[in-house]
Amino acid sequence: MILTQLVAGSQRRVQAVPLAERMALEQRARQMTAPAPSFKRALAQPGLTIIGEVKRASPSKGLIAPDFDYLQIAQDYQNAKIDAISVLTEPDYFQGRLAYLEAIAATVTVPTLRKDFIVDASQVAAARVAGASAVLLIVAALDPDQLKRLLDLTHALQLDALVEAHTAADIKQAVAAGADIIGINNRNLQDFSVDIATSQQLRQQIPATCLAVAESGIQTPSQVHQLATAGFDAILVGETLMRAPDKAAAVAQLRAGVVA
Ligand SMILES: O=P(O)(O)OC[C@@H](O)[C@@H](O)c1c[nH]c2ccccc12
Repeated sequence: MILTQLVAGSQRRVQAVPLAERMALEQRARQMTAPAPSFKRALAQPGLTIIGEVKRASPSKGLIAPDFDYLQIAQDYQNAKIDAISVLTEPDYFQGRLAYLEAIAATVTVPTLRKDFIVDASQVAAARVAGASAVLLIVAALDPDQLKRLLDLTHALQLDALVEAHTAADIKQAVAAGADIIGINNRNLQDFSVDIATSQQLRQQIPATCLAVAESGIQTPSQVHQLATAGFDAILVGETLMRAPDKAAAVAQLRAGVVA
């Protein structure tokens, strides 16, 4: 399964860095006092909020943006009044880089999310040092202990975590670990098929104390309308916005779905 490969790649990259260096990075992150802009507060604003994603390629779609001016894209998202920006940092399948996130966080004022397959404390620390406001933690990629430890570290470093679930059992595990922002990924990790109904079906499993985010495959105003009606606080949109030549028009079109 693809997730297994992605997690293995992440583990390899982590192990390639000497332990002393990883510990030093965590130390550095712990010493940072100035908080990054709040991801959670940005998502909690009234109405359905939008996270735009900066993604060059993906395992299911291949190369999405051959002409990948990531700083311009992030700036366009911000000008389009997007609420937060997700930046892929996984290098092998998504052609991401931590350096993209670092440059984007230094350029925009909206909060940023590190989108990667996080399996180790040093990856959370690196996100903090790079200026991110939040990290993605995928329930299916972690055992319950790991999830709890990484989530605790995330909060200790003054970061938020978007905890990604695919099933009702994942949501239970996320809540048990202390998650306060839960994302439901509409993309099936075994076969890459996307079904927006996944979000709608699982929405009620997320407790009212958590923010709920619908992720993947969101293209049309009518889908946005369905997700807003289902009670989501935010949506995460990648490909649709990456392929749109006019980001402001594309964001406005999605927003039109909220009230439609
Ligand atoms: O491009 P889309 O279909 O709008 O999807 C965005 C985002 O949800 C997707 O990139 C994603 C969701 N969960 C992930 C985990 C890792 C990497 C990527 C993802």
